[in-house]
Amino acid sequence: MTHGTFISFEGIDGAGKSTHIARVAELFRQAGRAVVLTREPGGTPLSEKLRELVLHEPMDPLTEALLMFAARREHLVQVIEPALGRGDVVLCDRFTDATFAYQGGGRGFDWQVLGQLERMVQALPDGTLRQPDLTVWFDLDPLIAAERLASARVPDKFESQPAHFFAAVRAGYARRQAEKPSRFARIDAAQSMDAVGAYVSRIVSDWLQRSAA
Ligand SMILES: Nc1ncnc2c1ncn2[C@@H]1O[C@H](COP(=O)(O)OP(=O)(O)OP(=O)(O)O)[C@@H](O)[C@H]1O
Ligand SMILES: Cc1cn([C@H]2C[C@H](O)[C@@H](COP(=O)(O)O)O2)c(=O)[nH]c1=O
Repeated sequence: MTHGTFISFEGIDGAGKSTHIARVAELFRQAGRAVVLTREPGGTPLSEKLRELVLHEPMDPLTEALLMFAARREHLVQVIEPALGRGDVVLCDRFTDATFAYQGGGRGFDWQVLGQLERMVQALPDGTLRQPDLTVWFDLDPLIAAERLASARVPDKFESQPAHFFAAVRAGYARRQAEKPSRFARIDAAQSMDAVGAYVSRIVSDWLQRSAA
């Protein structure tokens, strides 16, 4: 079976992921690859409805974690797996690392239980686990992220959280990177847009060269 390329982009709100994903898409298109640009929670009509709920309704932390994984399951089955099967490049604005960082780190939800849900939702028929081939982590001080977001848009439920919540989310990402170092590429997202953009392009190009070798 053909296997495409699956890249996720992670970081606290306002770290700059969305700004740079389009540029990565262009890199792949120039290399002749078909690109699917998508996001979590979301990416299918049902998952987008779940996104509206989790981003705007107050709820119990377990309910929140389950809805993230429910939206993910639908997204995997309807969009991600078919695209990878065609050999496409899937660029996903957040994936499961966000659940570990936000629900695990930020909300304090049990890390092991999240691992069980991950194994249930992302299991492939051959018994392995679907994970991104590469995860680009935009790492940023929450105070800088808050300054950027203040002038950008009306905050949702997560974006309205205080700095200490995002410090815990950031620590969640660091823990996840420590658990899966070969999958992660960390970017210092406090740099200028041009510097971050150049670094993202270099990471992706280097990774492509290594994976083709
Ligand atoms: N390196 C940078 N320096 C200064 N401002 C930046 C930088 N990168 C992005 N921004 C600005 O910060 C704001 C947030 O960026 P962006 O929406 O890309 O973040 P994000 O990580 O996708 O956030 P979210 O996850 O909340 O959607 C935007 O107004 C964007 O123009
Ligand atoms: C996948 C995922 C997301 N979240 C949070 C993180 C963000 O605050 C929002 C998504 O908004 P964005 O502008 O598209 O980044 O949802 C989460 O808490 N858990 C998750 O698994």
